[in-house]
Amino acid sequence: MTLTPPPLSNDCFALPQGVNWTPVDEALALLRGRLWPVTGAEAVSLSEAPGRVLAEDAIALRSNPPQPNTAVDGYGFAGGRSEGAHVMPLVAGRAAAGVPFNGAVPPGQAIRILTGAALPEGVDTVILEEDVRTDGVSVAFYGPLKSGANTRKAGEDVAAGDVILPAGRVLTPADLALASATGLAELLVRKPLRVAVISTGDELVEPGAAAGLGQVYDANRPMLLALIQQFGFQTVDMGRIKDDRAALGEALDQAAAQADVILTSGGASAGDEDHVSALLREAGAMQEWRIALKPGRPLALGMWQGTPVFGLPGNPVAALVCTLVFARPAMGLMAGAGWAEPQGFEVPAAFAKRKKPGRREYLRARMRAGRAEVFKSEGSGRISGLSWAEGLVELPDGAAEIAPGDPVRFIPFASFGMG
Ligand SMILES: Nc1nc2c(c(=O)[nH]1)N[C@H]1C(S)=C(S)[C@@H](COP(=O)(O)OP(=O)(O)OC[C@H]3O[C@@H](n4cnc5c(N)ncnc54)[C@H](O)[C@@H]3O)O[C@H]1N2
Ligand code: MOO
Repeated sequence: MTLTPPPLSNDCFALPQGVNWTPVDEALALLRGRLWPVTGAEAVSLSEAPGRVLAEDAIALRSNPPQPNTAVDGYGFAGGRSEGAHVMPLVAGRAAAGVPFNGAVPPGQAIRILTGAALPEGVDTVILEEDVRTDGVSVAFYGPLKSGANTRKAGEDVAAGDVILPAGRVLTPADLALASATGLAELLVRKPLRVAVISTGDELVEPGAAAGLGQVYDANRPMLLALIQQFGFQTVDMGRIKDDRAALGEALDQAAAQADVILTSGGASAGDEDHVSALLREAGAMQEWRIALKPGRPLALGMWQGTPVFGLPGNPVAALVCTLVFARPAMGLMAGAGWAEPQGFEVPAAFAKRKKPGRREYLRARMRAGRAEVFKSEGSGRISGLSWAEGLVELPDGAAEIAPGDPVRFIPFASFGMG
């Protein structure tokens, strides 16, 4: 399989004409329809495979089990046995896992057999050793015992030629067991999606540096870089860029050369210092997505030299919500893993809230005593609330009046791929 994905189109992020506020679901459907995998493929050994995205269906080379074998330690013979006492002479020798018995077991005779051993010719049934008495010459036991008892059929788990794992699968440790058992030593996986992160703003300083009046420490970059790692992508840290169009343009050039996707934070809305949106607009491939969403209204989406840019809002809460809700499924698609729908759960609310119609809202939330609590403030700069939360409550686009005990949709952070 050769994987040379076509480039994304420059009008990737075009919005329908005349729409003022795009509902979240429409925005997601647009992204889903316009993006596709952009990463190439490489073969890796199983030890390098966990967390990688399978590039093509994996096919079993060998059946599991490869041949009929015994599931227990005991005595093997042919056919079932009726109710009552049975005595069978033992053939000399035994069958063990990896050390097969090479002869045939004649009808009416039995052989010592150990768990995992291939069934010798003339054996299709095994009696558990705990259920027999033996003097080393014969075995005695009581029936009934069904024909085939305590054995495993060849291919009862997986048959050679079966698709064991579909393309797009993010490989788990269990998948490695399956691949190995069915004869695969290497898997064709996608190259990791490379995601560049840029923080923008004159006010930002690096953690650990002295911060003067009006300055704030860069909170978004450490969060976004860690998040991208948890999503299984490769990070490209582009640092902080001042509110200077030339410097930002240069950083975007460098990011586009090194990454498949660029995440910026800050400067996404349309103010004087909102250079991300201004630059993308100048490049002619920018859309200000005014999404009917709180938090995270201004999302600047554009193409910079063929590389998609997610211009996230600067407020850390909005930056995280936009990343989880929009950037993550979009990046999953580009990484070859398909579009991930976060799994939510209907749970009773532990809070009261009245919301107007017209936009989707995400509240920082956590489950306690079976009910969803929400953070005391909805302020989009309240970073402590992100840390406090263990997920988000999603309130629908329409009006909602929520009383304690009413059902609400809780989406754990883990469902968004965040640990
Ligand atoms: N006139 C309007 N003003 C604003 C609107 C609006 O609709 N009309 N929307 C507000 C909303 S909502 C948000 S969110 C912000 C988003 O704007 P920007 O993306 O242009 O973000 P900035 O103005 O650059 O920053 C906003 C805020 O976030 C702080 N910030 C930025 N980056 C970081 C970082 N890496 N670490 C920590 N904090 C960061 C920044 O200092 C600002 O306080 O716009 C509202 N305004
Ligand atoms: O996008 Mo803003 O977060 O709603 O403050």
